[in-house]
Amino acid sequence: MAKNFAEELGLTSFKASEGWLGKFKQRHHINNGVLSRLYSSEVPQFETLAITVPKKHVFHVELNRPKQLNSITTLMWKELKDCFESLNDNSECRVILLSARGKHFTAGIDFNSLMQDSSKAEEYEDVARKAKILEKLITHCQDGITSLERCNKPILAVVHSACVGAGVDLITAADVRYCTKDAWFQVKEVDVGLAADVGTLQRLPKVVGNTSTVRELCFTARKFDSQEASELGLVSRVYSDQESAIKNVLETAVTIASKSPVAVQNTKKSLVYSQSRPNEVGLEHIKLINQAMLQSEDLKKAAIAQATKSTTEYENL
Ligand SMILES: CC/C=C\C=C\CC(=O)SCCNC(=O)CCNC(=O)[C@H](O)C(C)(C)COP(=O)(O)OP(=O)(O)OC[C@H]1O[C@@H](n2cnc3c(N)ncnc32)[C@H](O)[C@@H]1OP(=O)(O)O
Repeated sequence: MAKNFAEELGLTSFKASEGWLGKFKQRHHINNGVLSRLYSSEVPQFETLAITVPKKHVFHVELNRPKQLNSITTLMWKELKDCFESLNDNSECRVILLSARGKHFTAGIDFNSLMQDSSKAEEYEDVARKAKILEKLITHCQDGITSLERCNKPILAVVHSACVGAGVDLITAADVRYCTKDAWFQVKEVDVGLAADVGTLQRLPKVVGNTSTVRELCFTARKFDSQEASELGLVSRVYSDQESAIKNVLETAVTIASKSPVAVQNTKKSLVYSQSRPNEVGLEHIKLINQAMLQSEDLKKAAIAQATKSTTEYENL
């Protein structure tokens, strides 16, 4: 079509090449034929993450350092935090799909970046001064991962191929996990001389509900495949390949996006808050939330839709 216009305008040198088309799509936020701007006033832009809006209210975050196997650098930790904070504040966004571009989901922390950052501690002689530098570094990494949990929008992760080290930390902070048949996982930290420190040891036992297998995986750093991940309950479903995984998980995302954002976001808040607290404390928390939220128009709309077997649209939150 672009070529036809160019011909009508007498622009004979214009070829509408693949390169031009790619840049045109990027400039105008077009992904798989879907115009992102149509659904979102603001799609945040990052260097290490690609954000698109494949369906109304569904934002897709992709780890985007494929040449470096999506290994996580200082910048990527920061951008993960900025991204999920920004999507938490973006009322157009109701649900997030998290996946990765390239051969692997992620090779974990980027060794070069880690070496560079931790070498800053060597400028000091004293243990307390060195420790303070490393405390800052670990907090920076933890914040990147915890931002997924702090974001009130459900995050559905789709893992393919290798998900190593920090990759496991990352996906255990997501709400729901899926993977492809070729996916494999590794709590790799002991192999690189570390006790995992950005979430796996806290979240994996709760996700899986089996401390014996979790401890074995963490002590041995043995790889486990998609079938074992599914049997453990780390992933909800295994798909043949990434394309079919994303297609199916998008349908789940669209279902979630069609529900009341008040109900969905407070459901996530309550689940996250209650996961490491006694039931009575979690019940008090949701009681306080719902004292206000039972007065929301969403409740009335949903009740009418249920009673009349019809569908309804909800205001953004
Ligand atoms: C404060 C601390 C916070 C967080 C801590 C997190 C801890 C961790 O994440 S521990 C886990 C660290 N990661 C690893 O140990 C993974 C190491 N890599 C691999 O095992 C493999 O590369 C692979 C991921 C299984 C992929 O294998 P394959 O497809 O065969 O590719 P390769 O040929 O091995 O690698 C290609 C290329 O990438 C480089 N590379 C791989 N991983 C990393 C990495 N994590 N950081 C930096 N670079 C990495 C690898 O060296 C190769 O480089 P070339 O220059 O092409 O040789």
